[in-house]
Amino acid sequence: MTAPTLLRRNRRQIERSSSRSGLWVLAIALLLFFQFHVGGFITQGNIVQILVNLAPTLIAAIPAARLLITGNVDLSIAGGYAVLGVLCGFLVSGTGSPLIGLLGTLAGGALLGLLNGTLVRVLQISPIIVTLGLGTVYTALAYLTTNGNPIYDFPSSFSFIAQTRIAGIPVPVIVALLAFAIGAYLLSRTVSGLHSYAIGGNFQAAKLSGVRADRHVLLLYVYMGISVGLLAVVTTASIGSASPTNGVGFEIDVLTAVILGGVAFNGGAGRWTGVLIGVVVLGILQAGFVFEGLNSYYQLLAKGMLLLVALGADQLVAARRRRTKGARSEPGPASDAAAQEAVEIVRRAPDPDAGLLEVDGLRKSYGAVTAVADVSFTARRGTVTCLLGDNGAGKSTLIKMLSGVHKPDAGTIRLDGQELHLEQPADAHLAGIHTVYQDLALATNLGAALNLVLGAEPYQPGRKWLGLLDRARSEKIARERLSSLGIDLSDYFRPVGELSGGQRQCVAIARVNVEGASVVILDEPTAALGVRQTANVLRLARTLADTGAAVIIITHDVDSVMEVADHVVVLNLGRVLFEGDIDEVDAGRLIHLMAGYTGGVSVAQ
Ligand SMILES: Nc1ncnc2c1ncn2[C@@H]1O[C@H](COP(=O)(O)OP(=O)(O)OP(=O)(O)O)[C@@H](O)[C@H]1O
Repeated sequence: MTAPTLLRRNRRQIERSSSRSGLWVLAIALLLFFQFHVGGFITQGNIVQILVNLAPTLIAAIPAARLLITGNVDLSIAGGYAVLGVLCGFLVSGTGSPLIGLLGTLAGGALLGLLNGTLVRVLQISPIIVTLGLGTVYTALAYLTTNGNPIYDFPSSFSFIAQTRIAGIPVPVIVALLAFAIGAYLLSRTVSGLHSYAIGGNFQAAKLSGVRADRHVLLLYVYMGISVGLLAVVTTASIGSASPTNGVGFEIDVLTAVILGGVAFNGGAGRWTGVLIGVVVLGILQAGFVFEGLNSYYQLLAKGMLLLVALGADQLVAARRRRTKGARSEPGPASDAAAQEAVEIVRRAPDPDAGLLEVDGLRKSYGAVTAVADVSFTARRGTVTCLLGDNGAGKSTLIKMLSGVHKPDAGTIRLDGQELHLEQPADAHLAGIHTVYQDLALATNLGAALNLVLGAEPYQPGRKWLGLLDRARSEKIARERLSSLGIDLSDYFRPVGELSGGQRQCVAIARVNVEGASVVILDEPTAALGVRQTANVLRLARTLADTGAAVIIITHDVDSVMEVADHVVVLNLGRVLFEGDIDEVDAGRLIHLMAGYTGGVSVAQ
């Protein structure tokens, strides 16, 4: 790694850690404040008590953070806490077995999680509404099954476990720290953690990359449910009773800690270290209020205000990120792709023996609207074919048929002489047809390295069973793939949302694995790009064609067509108005053709 790269990366790491170090400073300041204001706050006994009080929040924090990172939320955790606590109470007092209580409650938690996740994904409405409704149902169930009375009569072994200490640390704290550590490991080191970030960054891009996004979110709700089951058992054993009032307002504690720790409410960002310090700050505040002898209503008020402050800070960070993204749409640093000198595009003479994509008589209607009436054209391997047309000409519908998103009503698609039956996008992928959609291509919160391996991530050698992502190999793969296309980025882990538009488009195109790509379709790749960025993207399209793919570019931009195209197809009202080689037209004629005006040009039949 070069010195400037190292410096840049270090700088960003420092920037990231400094925002967390602010919270650590706040935690120490709070400790000192309560120590000097009331006295006796920093004692071993009090610290252990703070940890015991924090145990439920610690257990719930990472699963809650992961849901937020994917752009979801679970507001049913207080209701789940109540009903699962009651379930645990019934099981332990009914059977006399703490083990049955534990296993039964965890299973109950998994079921609640499954219900939450299924309704969120199936109903496709806001997870806030779904989980708020379900949480109310769970709370009601806890009251209905107990008539509002606590359950007490547990065997002594149950409470004994909770009161046992190992090396001076109570068992509930050890359980909570273990649960947190496992969650942090899964989030930060594994492929599964990467998928959470990718889903939060761009759900569609993650899905198109092969991440099973719906299943992932469903499993995260189950993980959340099991964690709530675990904390319900821990609390019931610690308190020695199960009551439907347990956990009132608990979701506010968890969300406050997690958002305070820097997890973005809108998804895509957050780290376990931030979550940990968020939980610690909340724990110190709660204990401090008790020490100060403040009325519990003030505690409630303070917690609510803290949540508002955390949310406000989150929105400020999000707004800053948006502004930075806007500002960085300008050309990037000198060593990056968009700033590389635009190289003149050299067209090679088409190879008459190269394979062909042949589209013949394609037709597609949406109800009464015929989007593609009758389209036939050819795109030769090793060449760039530009597909032009005014708004509503049928370009998107045509590429959706070529990508397996829509099934044609009539017509055939042949590749190298073989007819293709594309029922779904996976069929097009298998046939070697890759489409780069303008807005759906990248998870902007991840770096180029992780975007390029998404869906086919390398695992650390011999550690696949642990799910460990091999970041170094991801970077190597990305570096090789991008450099084979003539792109050199200074930092492969810099979120692509921070790259310039041209760089982003280059990374999106590089997601297409050149080996095995027979047809590459680029949907408006130069829309909203500057002159030099456009030149680089076009150069990339030419490089792809030189590897032997048939490149099809959908565009409105006549200048780009004149610069890069070997072959041109103009669509108008769902029909081919013109098909021919680039030397048969000039820019003026293309503009006329796009407007549907054929004056003097040979028109395809
Ligand atoms: N899902 C749909 N349901 C109904 N009509 C549709 C649908 N998708 C497209 N159409 C109609 O089909 C026609 C062709 O649309 P299409 O999006 O394919 O054109 P386009 O050339 O890609 O346009 P643009 O450049 O504006 O994206 C339009 O009249 C459009 O309104």
